Amino acid sequence: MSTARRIRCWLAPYRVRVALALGLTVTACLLTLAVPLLVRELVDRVVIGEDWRELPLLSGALLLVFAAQAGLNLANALIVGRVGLDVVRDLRHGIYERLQRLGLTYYDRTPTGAIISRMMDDVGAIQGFISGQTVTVLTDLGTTAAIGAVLLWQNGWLALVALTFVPLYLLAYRAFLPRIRANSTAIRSKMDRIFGHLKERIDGVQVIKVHAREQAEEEDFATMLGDAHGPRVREARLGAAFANLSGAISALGTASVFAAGAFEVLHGRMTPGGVVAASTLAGMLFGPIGRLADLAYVFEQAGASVDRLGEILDLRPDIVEPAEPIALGRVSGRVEFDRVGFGYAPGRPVVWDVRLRVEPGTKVALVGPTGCGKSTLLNLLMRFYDPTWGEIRLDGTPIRHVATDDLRRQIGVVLQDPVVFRASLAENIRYGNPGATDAQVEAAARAALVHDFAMELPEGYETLVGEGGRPLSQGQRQRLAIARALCVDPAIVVLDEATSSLDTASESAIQEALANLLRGRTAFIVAHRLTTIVDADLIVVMEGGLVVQKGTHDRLITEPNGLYRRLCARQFGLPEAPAMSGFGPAPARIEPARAIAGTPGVPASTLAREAGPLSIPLPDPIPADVRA
Ligand SMILES: Nc1ncnc2c1ncn2[C@@H]1O[C@H](COP(=O)(O)OP(=O)(O)OP(=O)(O)O)[C@@H](O)[C@H]1O
Repeated sequence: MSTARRIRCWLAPYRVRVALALGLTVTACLLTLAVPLLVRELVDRVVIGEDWRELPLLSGALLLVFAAQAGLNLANALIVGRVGLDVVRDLRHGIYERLQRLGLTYYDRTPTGAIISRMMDDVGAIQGFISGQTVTVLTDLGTTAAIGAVLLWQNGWLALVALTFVPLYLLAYRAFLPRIRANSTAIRSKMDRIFGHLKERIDGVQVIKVHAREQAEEEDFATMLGDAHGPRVREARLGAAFANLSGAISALGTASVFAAGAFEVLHGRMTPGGVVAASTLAGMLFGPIGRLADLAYVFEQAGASVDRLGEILDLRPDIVEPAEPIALGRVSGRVEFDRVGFGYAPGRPVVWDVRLRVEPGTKVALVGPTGCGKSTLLNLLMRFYDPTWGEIRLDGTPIRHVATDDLRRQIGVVLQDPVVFRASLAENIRYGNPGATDAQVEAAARAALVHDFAMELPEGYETLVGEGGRPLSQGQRQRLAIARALCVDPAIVVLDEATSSLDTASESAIQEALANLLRGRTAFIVAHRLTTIVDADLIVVMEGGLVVQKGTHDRLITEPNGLYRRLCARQFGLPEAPAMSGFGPAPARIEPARAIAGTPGVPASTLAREAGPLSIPLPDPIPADVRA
């Protein structure tokens, strides 16, 4: 879509106000036309004809015209300024709405800085253009035509002299505008980098301080600013050169009309007043044309922003909502992966032919080396992406046929890095279920072991948490995320490394909260620490995007050639014996895993003594929930 067409679409809801502003400006323009006529009368009758009686009337009329123009311009500025603000609000809203609807694929490939810079910087540029210029463009075009007509009516020869300068403007446009647009686009993409860098560095401020990199960061940022400064300076130069060139053309045009008029007076074909009027008209003609030149400059600058915003607004979500969605109601939680394959990039699958049937209430653990596709499988279940082939069904219904809102309402998610929004604790808990009553929030909080620490906060559940609010520990944040999931009361729970960044003390509380969340629900658990999943009903072992083993811990641990057994051995701190890596039986090496699995209450120190150094800290004594 062209830039002008896009701006027309954005202005469409405000067409009445834009028309009113246009009307006011046209009236102001018509009044402007009266000025040279009044000046002509003043010169010819009062100055040359020395008829001073006409002076009060003519100068009063001039004053009235100027006052009316000022009033009209003020009203116009108020209307157009408001329209500009309204369009900006609509745009930001439209972009945010689009961002909410877009799938993860968009976020995978778009740097955060590019999104923030569009939302703030580009929208701001458009506001400047719409508030200051849009109506002016249209009225200036009208004014130019009207003044040209009056000039032609007054004196065809002088009109011709004036109009010969118009092609010069066109040449200047052609020379400058593409460079202005290219420069503006370059500035915007540099701003993307600056915004992205800023966000990343603010998020990572702790890492910067830990490594004492403040000075280096300052220098990096200065380099980036310098990088964006060059195009900005070039832009200012281009703008100044363009404005001055068009100003020079205007001055030359007005002077030429005046010279041609003087020539006419000398030959007795015009009165001096007529020349003054014609020169004033010529000046008024070149005024709007010159402004149009300036506008073209601003238009090209804003045009780069319009195009960049258009890129987002034109995007369609890659997850297509079904035309006639099947309503799920409350599901029991039976999940089937039927020959599912998927790749983030075409032709590069990361999960292959996954077949899995999970009965309601089953706890399924996904384990395997890093990058084997565990999280991807969960992303597919939540329909963040659609499988390239195969089908996922929930209670027998293919999830492609279910509205994504409906599907995701069935799933509670707890991730490794819990997100806490800047809001009260209660609002954070009811985020996924805004209609939850206070009693439901408290019940979820109690089950997630949030209630006790909520009671210690100054305003209990109403305490502001998140950015700028009450800081929460990692364990508290994690329990808050569990409470949020509980408040939705989902049929299915997804835990992706939910306990991996916690110390053992926090972990036991989290494990208790998680046990409450998992009770009676189908659960998919990704965990690198195998101690946390040994009691799963089904352990799915993946490697290279394939499911290579399935079964309970007890069964898998006895499979001599199994990857699971090797993972256990490696994780519990044992050197891998040749027999292990060669898939041979190595029961002695598995001993610690067996001990963990089968000996609840054994102090970790004893285990460590027997098994050698453990790579993972174990709770001491070992809690019951690591029993097989
Ligand atoms: N958004 C993405 N875009 C492109 N490739 C991705 C994306 N997410 C993951 N991948 C790639 O897909 C493969 C599987 O990743 P996935 O996160 O599913 O593995 P994982 O088993 O969960 O790993 P980990 O245990 O380290 O979290 C990896 O090669 C990874 O680099």
